Amino acid sequence: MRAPTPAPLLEARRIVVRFGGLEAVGGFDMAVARGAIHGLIGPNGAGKTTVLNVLTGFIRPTAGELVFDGEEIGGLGVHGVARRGLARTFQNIRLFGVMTVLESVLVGGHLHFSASAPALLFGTRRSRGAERAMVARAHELLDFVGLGSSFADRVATTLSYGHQRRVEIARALMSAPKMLLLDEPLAGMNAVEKSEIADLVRQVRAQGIAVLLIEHDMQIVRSLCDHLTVLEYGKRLADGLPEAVLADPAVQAAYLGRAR
Ligand SMILES: Nc1ncnc2c1ncn2[C@@H]1O[C@H](COP(=O)(O)OP(=O)(O)OP(=O)(O)O)[C@@H](O)[C@H]1O
Repeated sequence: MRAPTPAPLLEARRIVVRFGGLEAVGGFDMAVARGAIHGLIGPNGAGKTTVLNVLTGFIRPTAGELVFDGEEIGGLGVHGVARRGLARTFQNIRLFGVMTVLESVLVGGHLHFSASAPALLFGTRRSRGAERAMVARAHELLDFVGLGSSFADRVATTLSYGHQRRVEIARALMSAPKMLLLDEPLAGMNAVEKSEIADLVRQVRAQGIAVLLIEHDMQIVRSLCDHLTVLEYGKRLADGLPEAVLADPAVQAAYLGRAR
């Protein structure tokens, strides 16, 4: 007897997003397995970022269902979704100008902080302990993303682009997510930086965290992803193992011919 297939960590069903008269996503389905690196690819303007914005509560879909870890998350909004364990980075790095690297990472832990805000306000011994634990965790994550604590007191925006990307990833991990969504994390990087970030994504998976990755570099996608979903004009064009999907003539016609 075959073992039952485990339920996916994330399921998007028949997602529709309309911006005025434009249907950016038109009945999109996707399932992401636990602990997998899942690539979401497709030509420019296909709707990838819009899907990611829907999954993370930034955009409310016009229609469709979202189930994460067995729970319906559509309509929860950004904070509700983040609390359930979905964390993201953005296509354009978003770090605040005045914050140090350590402070930037700590921002990602605000979900835990806000849960005990009154205690923090009154500065109880327990809350100070919690704060120290958060700082210790932020240092651990800086090590994990390959920055090390020597970067902790530097202003985040003065770091190189590749290092800022690592800070963003550490910040996202600070919320202890079950799934990390990365919108073109390798954009603007040289080949060495790309392979370093790809290794970091593998290490994230090794921690049992699923990754949804939007990426245009097909070499990286092929070597990194366990599963691919292809979007074209807001619809799912293909879905499956990377080798099969990338060999699909429909995918090659739609995407590879136009890849950046
Ligand atoms: N807020 C918005 N208002 C109106 N139209 C939008 C909005 N956001 C995205 N779109 C449109 O929706 C479509 C899908 O865009 P989206 O950015 O999701 O594509 P993408 O696949 O991520 O593209 P890229 O690879 O270039 O980042 C495009 O036609 C885009 O112009």
